[in-house]
Amino acid sequence: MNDKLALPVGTTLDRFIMRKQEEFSYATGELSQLLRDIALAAKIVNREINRAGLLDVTGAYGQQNVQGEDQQKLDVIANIRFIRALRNGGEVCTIISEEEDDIIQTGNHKGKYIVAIDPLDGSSNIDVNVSIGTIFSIYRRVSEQGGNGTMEDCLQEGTRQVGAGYVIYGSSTMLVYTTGHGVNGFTYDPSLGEFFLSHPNITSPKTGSIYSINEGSAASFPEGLKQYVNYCKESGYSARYIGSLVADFHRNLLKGGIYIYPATAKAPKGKLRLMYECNAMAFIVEQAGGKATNGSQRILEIKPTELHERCPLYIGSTEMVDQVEEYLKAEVEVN
Ligand SMILES: O=P(O)(O)OC[C@H]1O[C@](O)(COP(=O)(O)O)[C@@H](O)[C@@H]1O
Repeated sequence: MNDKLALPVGTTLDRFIMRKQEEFSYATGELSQLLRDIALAAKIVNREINRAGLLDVTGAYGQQNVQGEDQQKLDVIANIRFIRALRNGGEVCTIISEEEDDIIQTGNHKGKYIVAIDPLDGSSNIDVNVSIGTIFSIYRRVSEQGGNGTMEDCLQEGTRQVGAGYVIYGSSTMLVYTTGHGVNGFTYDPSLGEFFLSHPNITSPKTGSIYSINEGSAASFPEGLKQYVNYCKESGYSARYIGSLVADFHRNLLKGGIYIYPATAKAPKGKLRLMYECNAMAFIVEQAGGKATNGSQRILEIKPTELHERCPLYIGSTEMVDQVEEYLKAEVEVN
């Protein structure tokens, strides 16, 4: 899925967005502006994260989100920053956020786009200086412009995404995104306040030797998955699990590997949310030549019914996802 115009490493994000837009005669610039708005909010959130220990913005916020999870102060700050940037940008009519029970109407009735966002992914790692991230999906509204976005606008299948990406706040801060024409990564230079193209046309190795799964829940893994994890161990694969989806996904995307968050006794439908975690990563991995399923069905073809619905996630190098699916299928056939 290579693009027409290969821009050199070091190209600013702004110039990259502009040049890519020129490739599409029908482009109106709104999606480009939306991507810039997300990049701006990411710079602000990056600054807050880097200074978190100095600003007393670590620790719990004292409230729970709709998932019943204790919100961290930085969860709330990131949520406010991204919603503000998307509202002020004017391109987005409605937002779905992990930190908000209901959909957020921005008042931008002319806005063509819906954004589903996990403002801060990897909450358990926020206070311990381990890589965390932001995940976003972009959809075009299906309802007429001129009013608020509807639930029908929000509950679209992942195949209808027009853009998706993540920001990883790690040893360096990167923005990785796709608009359906390949995947590109940009590294943030805080001294210049700019994102620069550092990883053009990211492609996921067809296979790898890294598996990422929280084996703490192994007792309640599906039998087929237990056997696959044993196969990984017998094959001398490396177990790598940071506990931040963005960070585990990013490593495996570049090096080859598989990330799995299955259905478990603690999370019978899996833990990760379809609308603002799984769909975005599935779009990116497929654009990079990888694969994403819930163990049997393509993530992007799952028809959402709820804003915060969860689903199991098997994502990464195609041959590894194919293989674990074989193990899961074999288990079903035996039973
Ligand atoms: O601690 P567990 O159960 O392994 O879950 C870790 C997973 O949950 C998440 O933290 C879920 O995301 P949030 O932090 O946004 O709620 C993923 O980033 C991560 O991969």
